[in-house]
Amino acid sequence: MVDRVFCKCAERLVEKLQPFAFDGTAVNMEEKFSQLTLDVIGLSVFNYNFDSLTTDSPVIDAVYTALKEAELRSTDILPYWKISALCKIVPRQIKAEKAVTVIRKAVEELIVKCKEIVEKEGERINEEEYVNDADPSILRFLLASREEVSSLQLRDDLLSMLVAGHETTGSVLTWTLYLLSKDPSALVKAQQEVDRVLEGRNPTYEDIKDLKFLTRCITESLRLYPHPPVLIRRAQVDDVLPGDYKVKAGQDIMISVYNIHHSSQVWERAEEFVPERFDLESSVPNESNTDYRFIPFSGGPRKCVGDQFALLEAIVALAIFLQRLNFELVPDQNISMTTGATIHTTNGLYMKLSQRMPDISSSTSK
Ligand code: HEM
Repeated sequence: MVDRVFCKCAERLVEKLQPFAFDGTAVNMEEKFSQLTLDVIGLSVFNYNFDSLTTDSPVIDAVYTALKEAELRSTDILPYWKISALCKIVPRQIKAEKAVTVIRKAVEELIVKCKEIVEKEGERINEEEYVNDADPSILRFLLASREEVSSLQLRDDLLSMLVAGHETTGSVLTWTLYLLSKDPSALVKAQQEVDRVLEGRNPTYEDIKDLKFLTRCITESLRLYPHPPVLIRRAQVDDVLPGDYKVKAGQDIMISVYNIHHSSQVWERAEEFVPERFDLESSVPNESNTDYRFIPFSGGPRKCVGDQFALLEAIVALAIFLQRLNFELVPDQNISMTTGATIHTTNGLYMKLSQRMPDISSSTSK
């Protein structure tokens, strides 16, 4: 997955950015990272090449329309879209329904195609390590593992991964780049680490554990900009929560991850970007080893299922980006936040890019 999907898509991104690096045109990196993560999730979940960095297609348009709708619904005060009659007349809902139909059809076709191939080849998973070089997707894995699951269930599970795994990782990349652009010493440290560990080549799975500082930059970015910023739960029964908070069945509970991550009672220098706050020699921070002070992927039984995938994807993408490109924030931009399912910028994140040659002279001290 690292080589065939993460590296391949990140290389394609850098390639697409080359003309901007030559002529100095400002690039909206939020948009580019969104396209990158759509390509990654398409290939890794269904082996579908959106190629959104290069092309426009009805399926890509439909995906963006549906993702936007999911985000709007997560913040709509009145869930009027639950009334099906209204969905037939409100233009936004008509557009969203059409988009969902296009996506469902595309995914159903992919499932049928993949099922046929798996059956034709009589593929069975009988080893612990499943690797299919031609098609490393989760869909292929699930079909070859022969767990009985209906096509509809499969389709909806795969679409959940698309929704949950696309904009989140795109936003992490966006904010990490922003934070690094504002902190030249952290940027130099990250670039030096990338040069030393990778010696000018692409990252492998084994390299990831050595990209310790870069990983801490990403976790620190997840602390300052958690996606989603708020978790919501609905009590099924009357209950008493820790701290003696009584809740009634049916009551909604909002957990502000953003506030926990920004609280001065929880973190020293809470508002500052300090990647080293997470010890480089200890395990990568998660909810258990920080006593639930750091919960970007939530925790417990409904914790994100894609946390390791997302971290790997983000580390690989940033490593390749930092290795090959220099960047600086276009001055006088007002970078403000808009929150929905993720935290994104209000007006984009415009960067000026230039070519960078990795400095491999220091790699002998590895
Ligand atoms: C840095 C990127 C990501 C972040 C910050 C993130 C964060 C989260 C959070 C906080 C939740 C829990 C939501 C809740 O309980 O209300 C969640 C759930 C989920 N995530 Fe992620 N996620 C990321 C990437 C991914 C990726 C790449 C995938 C798939 C490949 C994914 C798949 C899922 C799924 C399927 C759930 C629902 C789990 C369940 O309800 O049991 N996520 N994610």
